[in-house]
Amino acid sequence: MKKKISIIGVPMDLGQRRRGVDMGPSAMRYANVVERLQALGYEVHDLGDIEIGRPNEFDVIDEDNLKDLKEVVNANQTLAEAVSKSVVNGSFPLVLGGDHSIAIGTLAGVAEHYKNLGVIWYDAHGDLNTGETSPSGNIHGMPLAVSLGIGHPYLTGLGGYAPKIRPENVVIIGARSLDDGEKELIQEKGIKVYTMHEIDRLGMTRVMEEAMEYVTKDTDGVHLSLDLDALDPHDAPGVGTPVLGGTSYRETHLAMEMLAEADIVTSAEFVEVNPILDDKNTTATVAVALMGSLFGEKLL
Ligand SMILES: NC(=[NH2+])NCCC[C@H](N)C(=O)O
Ligand SMILES: [Mn+2]
Ligand SMILES: [Mn+2]
Repeated sequence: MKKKISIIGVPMDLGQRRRGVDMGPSAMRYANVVERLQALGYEVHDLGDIEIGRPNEFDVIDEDNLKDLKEVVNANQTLAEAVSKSVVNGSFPLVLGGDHSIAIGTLAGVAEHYKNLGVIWYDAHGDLNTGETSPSGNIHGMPLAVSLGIGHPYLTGLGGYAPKIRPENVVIIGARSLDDGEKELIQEKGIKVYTMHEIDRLGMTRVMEEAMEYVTKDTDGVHLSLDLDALDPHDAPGVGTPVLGGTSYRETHLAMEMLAEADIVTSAEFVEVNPILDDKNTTATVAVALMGSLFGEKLL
């Protein structure tokens, strides 16, 4: 991994309905993300937060079952530019969310420079909905579909090109809540998924070995999109859409350590940290500890 890291905060909460996730980036800063990574020898640049426009109450907000579409598109456009710039500067983009709709902008910025990007989507959910299939209209349930070029053209066309990634380069890890339309898309595109069943059966070591081999085959970089709700809510309670039966703190650390050892990750985002729903900033603290492991922290 590179020695320079650019931290980009995205206080986005319009991709879902539970307020508070906009405070995720400050919660992770409060949990000493900058200091933790500096201690590992990195040159860390905290670029501050992306500005999020607030929706106008007179706007139609529910057009095509896409809540706050305009604001989500605009913020992601700004984010894509910031991410792209940090790649150009030779810096590792580390994006702090914010709800998962920000993956649209992160991937738009990263994929400009990686023509065949591998993606590890570590999440309880598939985030493979579109306006047509979404039960909620919440864009945070759509970013993986959007990045594959599926969805509203305002979203898929962000950055002026689509798709950003190919289905054969994506692996989902930790899934345990998928909507019908998402299941169909997984079948249709042949997307590789390690559900909690496979994690229980094979163990995290084998899952990560297989997943890492999968996303590095013919790819030129690997993006890690880590939704804190992949973890069991007992270990990471501060998330907007918790689902019981998730990966443990220890399994997730192991996954991060294996990624660090393999040295394959070229960009990352940690999303859905919601301090309002949290228990004494536990979830932000867990997120920062996981970043420590991802960037090479070891006990001995
Ligand atoms: N990034 C997330 N936490 N996504 C949760 C999505 C939940 C549900 N599948 C939806 O589309 O609304
Ligand atoms: Mn999720
Ligand atoms: Mn997600």
